[in-house]
Amino acid sequence: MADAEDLKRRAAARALEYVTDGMRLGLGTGSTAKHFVALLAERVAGGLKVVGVPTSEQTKAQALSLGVPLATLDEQPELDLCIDGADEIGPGLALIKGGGGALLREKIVASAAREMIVIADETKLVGTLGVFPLPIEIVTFGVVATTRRLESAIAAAGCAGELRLRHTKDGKPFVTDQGNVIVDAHLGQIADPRRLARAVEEVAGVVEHGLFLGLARRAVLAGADGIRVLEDQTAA
Ligand SMILES: O=C[C@H](O)[C@H](O)[C@H](O)COP(=O)(O)O
Repeated sequence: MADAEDLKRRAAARALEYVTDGMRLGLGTGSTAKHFVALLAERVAGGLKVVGVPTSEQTKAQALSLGVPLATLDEQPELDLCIDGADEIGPGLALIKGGGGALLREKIVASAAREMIVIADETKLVGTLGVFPLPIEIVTFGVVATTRRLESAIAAAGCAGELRLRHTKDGKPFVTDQGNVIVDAHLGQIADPRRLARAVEEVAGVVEHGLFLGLARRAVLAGADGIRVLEDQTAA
């Protein structure tokens, strides 16, 4: 039976079929996106001409080490395709992202792309979002006050749960590539993702959250029985 890494690699390989010569690509972050970048590098070595815009310092380092040509988003502000992983994929291809802390740059890059394809093993597909804690990126000024305001806003949006500041393994607050911190909202379920997104966005100090709504057009999911491609034509 295929292990999880093998399934992630298969989803990444299938998504590579959507990449054509000359494309400007958003390169996602995380263990699944890492497989995609590695497979893309093989194609680049074979002559494929693309330019990638990485969504994190981690992906940038990997792509550079493998010889994938890169640009900044300022150099390439319009992208053809963004390929990235997700922590949960819900109805309408609504996503929770940011388990690896890269949600802010990921959302900016995905928004700059004409199309986003999410790649994952099929365990990421859920009926209702929210078992995976929702990452919320906030500025370092006033973390306690912002977290309290977030608790109230989240409750008013019909969700309940505990908010925890994310820490690294050595006990320090996790700092994002943009110098912010992340609060993980352990909600269990998110009945109305749009309502929650609006409520979170209204809290001062919030930079971005990990709900990606209306962004992904396709999900390439790998499971023991093969690959499934889900499509949502309503995505931007
Ligand atoms: O910040 C991290 C990203 O949103 C990842 O795309 C997400 O956490 C999925 O990562 P993985 O492919 O490792 O499960």
